[in-house]
Amino acid sequence: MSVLVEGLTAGYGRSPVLRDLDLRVADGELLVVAGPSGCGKSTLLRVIAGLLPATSGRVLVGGVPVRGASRDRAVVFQDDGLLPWRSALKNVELPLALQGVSTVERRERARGWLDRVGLAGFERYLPRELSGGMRQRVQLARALAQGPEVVLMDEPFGALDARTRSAMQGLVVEVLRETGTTTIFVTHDVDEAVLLGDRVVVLGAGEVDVRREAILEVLG
Ligand SMILES: Nc1ncnc2c1ncn2[C@@H]1O[C@H](COP(=O)(O)OP(=O)(O)OP(=O)(O)O)[C@@H](O)[C@H]1O
Repeated sequence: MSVLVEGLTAGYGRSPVLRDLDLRVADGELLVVAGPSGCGKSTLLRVIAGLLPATSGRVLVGGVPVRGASRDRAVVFQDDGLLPWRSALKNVELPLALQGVSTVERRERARGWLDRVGLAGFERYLPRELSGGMRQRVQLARALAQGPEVVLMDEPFGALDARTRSAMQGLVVEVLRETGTTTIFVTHDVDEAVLLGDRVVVLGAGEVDVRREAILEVLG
């Protein structure tokens, strides 16, 4: 599904964080949003997720205005947000249960996604028994198991070591491309932005095509 942001102004108090922002993400595209700390990257994701209302302007997902959170948009945050008392499998199953998917089907889907992210055999582990990278993989499996049209990722690998991070980046590109999911990925890591993005938008500095070397100038 495409994501269209039109004249978006949003923030928390009287002075907006985002002002009159326009952005278009094509169906199946992986757009990276970069920019310095505090420029509003997370705020943008929250509005698209439907967790924060726009002050003015609008966001259309698949042509339909966003009015709140919805299962067609899954969010993956840096802090993993898993429920500590539920096993990996039960964490992945939870949104499916909330959707009313039958026990048998949701178990099968959750197992399939855990397998897909390389966690076969860890279904019964609790989050605290898993490494940071593994917890992020559970979170990714949970997001994708819902079959979202759009995945919103907010510095999901920020807390991981370089090797785990690089493995996760490979996994994300592979899985998201394969499923044709539209993805908006927030990072302030230049390498990550160039590696992952079909396009990179630098908030506050306009849009840059990653195939042009200009990206490094703008971000550096
Ligand atoms: N819940 C909140 N209440 C009030 N102000 C907030 C809230 N969340 C963020 N802000 C403010 O909004 C501005 C943008 O924050 P946001 O988290 O969107 O930036 P960011 O680009 O994602 O930064 P970072 O790269 O550091 O995560 C900041 O000045 C921040 O202090």
